[in-house]
Amino acid sequence: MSMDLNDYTIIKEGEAEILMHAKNEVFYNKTQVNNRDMSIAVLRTFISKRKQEHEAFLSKRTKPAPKVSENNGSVGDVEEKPNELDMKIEKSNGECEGPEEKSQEETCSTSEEPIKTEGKVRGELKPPRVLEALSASGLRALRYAREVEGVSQVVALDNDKGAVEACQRNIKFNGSVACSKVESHLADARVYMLTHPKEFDVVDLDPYGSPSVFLDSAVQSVVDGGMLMCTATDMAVLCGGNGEVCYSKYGSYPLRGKYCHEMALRILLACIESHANRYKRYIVPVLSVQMDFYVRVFVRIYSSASAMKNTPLKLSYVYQCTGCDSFHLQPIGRTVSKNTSVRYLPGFAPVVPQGCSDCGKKFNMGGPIWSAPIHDQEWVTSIVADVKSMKDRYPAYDRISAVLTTISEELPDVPLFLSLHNLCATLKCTSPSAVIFRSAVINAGYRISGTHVNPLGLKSDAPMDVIWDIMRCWVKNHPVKAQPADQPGSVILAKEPVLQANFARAVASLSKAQAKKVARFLPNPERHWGPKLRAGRQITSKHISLLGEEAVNGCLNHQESEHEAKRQKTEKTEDANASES
Ligand SMILES: C[S@@+](CC[C@H](N)C(=O)[O-])C[C@H]1O[C@@H](n2cnc3c(N)ncnc32)[C@H](O)[C@@H]1O
Ligand SMILES: [Zn+2]
Repeated sequence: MSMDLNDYTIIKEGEAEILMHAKNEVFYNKTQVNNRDMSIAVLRTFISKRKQEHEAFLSKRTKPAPKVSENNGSVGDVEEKPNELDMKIEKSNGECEGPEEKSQEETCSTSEEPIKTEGKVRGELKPPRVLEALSASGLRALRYAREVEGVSQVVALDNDKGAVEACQRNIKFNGSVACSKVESHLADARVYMLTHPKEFDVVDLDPYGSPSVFLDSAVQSVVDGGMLMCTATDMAVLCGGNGEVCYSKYGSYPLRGKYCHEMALRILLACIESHANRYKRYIVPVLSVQMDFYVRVFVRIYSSASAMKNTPLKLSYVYQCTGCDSFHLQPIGRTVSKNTSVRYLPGFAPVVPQGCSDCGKKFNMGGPIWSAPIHDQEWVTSIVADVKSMKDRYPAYDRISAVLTTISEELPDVPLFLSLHNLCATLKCTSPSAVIFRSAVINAGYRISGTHVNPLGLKSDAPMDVIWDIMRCWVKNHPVKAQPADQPGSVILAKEPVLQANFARAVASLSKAQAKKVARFLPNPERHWGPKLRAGRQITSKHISLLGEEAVNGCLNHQESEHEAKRQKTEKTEDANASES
């Protein structure tokens, strides 16, 4: 293959370098450095956790097996930690036997090679294999191979010939480690994943827009206890711009609340769980991030027909009041325990009356969303520690450490959040400072935290009537102008508070970020920091849902002004030609 290096520029990110053709035919988005850095951090932690789990498994196997307790996994419950008991023995045909069929003592990970010693299975942990299913230039695959210790192989796929050629060129350009670990194939990722079931310890999906068409095959390609990393950039769809499109792609209705970005994460998780369930599998989220213009989730996948029964306990519909900011979760399922047996039943409904008990207006219903925890805080702590211990190996260190630290401070068992600004907008009152509001919530006996998706968002386990009582007490000291009686704010304020709010500053009222004076939300490093189109396509008004109105208008204006400049130039030339002739 002959190539003129002058046609290329070299792009370096982390330890990988890629050759970018002057015509830029293959997709590359610099802004996704945050996404790639975050994924490298999670991959490093995955490898070390997997090793610890394996060691614990080997040492426990010599002891008597503990009893497995059923966890109903309902909202507010701490997520069941799958351990070695969840891992299955691989049958000769590659299928997993469920816990009903195998004794707990015999279980082990499918990514291990089962070796029989003295009638017992001994597992040897194989180094992890990664599938980058939608790889474009291969930058991400190359970074995994070159930067993450312990990765044995990265398979990079793309269905675009130009992308695969670029990827193969880039593998060579990155030297011997890359050549020995990374392989690139021209393939439809869906077909490849379906024909490689339970083969990869990590599957990474980073599509244009929605990952929905890849999920069914991706959940089947991950080994038991392995990880699926998945990006979705179709935020307009996931955030309620086109509710019906979201329903058709993800099986959930989005709502347009301030919490819509967190809801997007929870819709994606619910969708992955639903695909996993089709194959007697279930997910355990370890980290769920909304950054820049996309959401990205990191979930482990396990097989267990019995654990799968808990899925309805981890999903809820959301009732969002159309008049005020109140929202309520409606769990899909519940359990009833009697002695040692557990019965699985549909959730009690409805959790709300026909009209909002705060303002009297109707509810919109969204979901179902994943309402169990979206992060594993123990994982988050390990990831943060790992990132901080090798700052200079993360080009996007400032950004990812800020996001991860904010995530580590989120209340893990409180889905969605309130916006103090919205509460005040409903009542048309001045806003208490976040510290004062947090204090009132804490003094009333509830918990409150920030959220990484919105600097003004507040997560709290206080019920909506307590929140409104706090605001009623605030308004008593900060009166508002009279409003028409039928306004939601007027209806709320017409009621006397049951709770007398105490606004005295509570010790824990400062967010940890404020207390440590650390920036948690960093501005974008440059203009047009956003998603990119498919390689080789021109931006038009059709791309608003992918890129956002501002970026598209900016680009169209730019295209128009370029077009206008060209037109003027042509006219001038024509005029000049005319006057010359
Ligand atoms: C957003 S880009 C991937 C970017 C890359 N992961 C990175 O970090 O730079 C999406 C890629 O998926 C490829 N693609 C789209 N549909 C595919 C399919 N069905 N099978 C394989 N590749 C596909 C496209 O050609 C494109 O190169
Ligand atoms: Zn209401």
